[in-house]
Amino acid sequence: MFSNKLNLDDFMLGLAKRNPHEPEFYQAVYEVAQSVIPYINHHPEYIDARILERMTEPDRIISFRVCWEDDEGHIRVNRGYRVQFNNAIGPYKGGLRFTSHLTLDTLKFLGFEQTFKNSLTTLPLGAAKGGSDFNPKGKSDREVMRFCQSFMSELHKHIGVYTDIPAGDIGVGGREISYLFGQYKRLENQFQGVLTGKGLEYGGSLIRKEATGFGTTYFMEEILKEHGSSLEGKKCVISGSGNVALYTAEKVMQLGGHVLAMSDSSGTIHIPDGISREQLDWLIDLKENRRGRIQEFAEHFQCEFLPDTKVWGIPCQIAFACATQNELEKSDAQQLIKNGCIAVAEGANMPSTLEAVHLFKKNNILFAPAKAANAGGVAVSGLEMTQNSMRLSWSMEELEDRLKTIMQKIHSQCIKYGRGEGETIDYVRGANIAGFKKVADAMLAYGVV
Ligand SMILES: NC(=O)C1=CN([C@@H]2O[C@H](COP(=O)(O)OP(=O)(O)OC[C@H]3O[C@@H](n4cnc5c(N)ncnc54)[C@H](OP(=O)(O)O)[C@@H]3O)[C@@H](O)[C@H]2O)C=CC1
Ligand SMILES: O=C(O)CCC(=O)C(=O)O
Repeated sequence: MFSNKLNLDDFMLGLAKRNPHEPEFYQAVYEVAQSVIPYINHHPEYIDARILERMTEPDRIISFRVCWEDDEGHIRVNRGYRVQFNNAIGPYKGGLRFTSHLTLDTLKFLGFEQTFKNSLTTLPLGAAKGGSDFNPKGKSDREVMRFCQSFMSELHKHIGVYTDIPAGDIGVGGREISYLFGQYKRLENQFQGVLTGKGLEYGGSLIRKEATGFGTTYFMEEILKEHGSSLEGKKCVISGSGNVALYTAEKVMQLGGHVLAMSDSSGTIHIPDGISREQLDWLIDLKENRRGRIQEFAEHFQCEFLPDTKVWGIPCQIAFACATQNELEKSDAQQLIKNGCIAVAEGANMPSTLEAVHLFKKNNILFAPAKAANAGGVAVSGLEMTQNSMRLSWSMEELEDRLKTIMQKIHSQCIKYGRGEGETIDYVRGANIAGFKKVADAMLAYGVV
């Protein structure tokens, strides 16, 4: 019909015009567009149906006021969001983020990334992301409860087991999911698996908490295996000390790696011989229950604490970026490469800047992009949904097996679409094209909707 080839610069210019002042969304789309446009240009059906234009426009953006009362009796006002990005291959699915200064830009980039990630899991999951500029840090449990109840009082109108199933993300862990689920149940008078990451007593799944970090590590192990190596004996650094980072550390250690450094937003701890199991348990308790700062670890175990410093300067062979977006910049990448790092995995969403990714590629660093490497979390959320529908709970072994198999399948898809000339594998291109194809084909099948 029309079939004019897509041009990356023109496409991005149009995107920037439609979405002004949204640098993170622009960055996420650019990374995908540079991989998929050459592929799309060999498939005129995608061009004619304007699939990429449609995939970069969220289905719906919901924004609402969240009013709650703090412990001093003052009224507080926050803003809540849900960006329902794409439901071509399943109900909307993705986390909620509670952090100060949360913007729609961030949520659009996360929802867009989720579209490709959820497609890669092989499960029927659409994509969404949401959250609020409410920061649970420093708030009492009762304040967090009142906020979550107010947030859900609006959100419940827009979600449902066949519509949209939120989960946790930065600032939203087991405590927040429990308050949100309790309020949904009260408002709807229905016990449904409408959130994932629930407590085990009320519909949660074993290993959901560990899934993102475990999955990221399995994915790295697959990459290393493909290149004749393994994690055994490798020196690793992991940014962050939240949900993803802690369970990345656990699995790295189980697979024989040494975790030399971890961090939070105030600085880095350096343990030259590697964190021990006892130290990791202490850190998990500090972060999950006592909600403390990582500096307390250094004080307790008498190790080095580097204030306001990232982990990337500690010499390592493998780096796991598990904290937040754009935390690994060009200068960090240069430092990693100079110190002999051979592989980088993104446990967080878009933690590396475009310049950093470019440097990794140029220097033949094995690079595992977020949408493939951290898909284990949402995959086990998908398995939680399956268990809820069946009114059954699978065992730890069964779930770990399924998670490992999913990560292996994602790896195979990356190879299928990412193999270049010779034996090189571009995992970014592979993940983007494989994730794109399934969603695009479903959209084509629906016609113009
Ligand atoms: N939870 C999940 O299942 C999944 C999460 N992700 C992604 O993984 C990343 C981490 O999420 P999660 O572990 O759940 O979140 P958490 O809130 O549990 O932990 C976040 C960690 O990152 C640190 N951090 C946050 N901002 C910064 C910053 N600007 N500089 C340095 N460190 C920072 C936090 O430190 P501090 O406490 O000091 O702020 C904390 O240690 C996010 O990108 C998220 O979207 C991806 C897939 C699934
Ligand atoms: O488990 C989920 O639904 C979402 C996990 C998530 O937010 C992510 O993959 O970034």
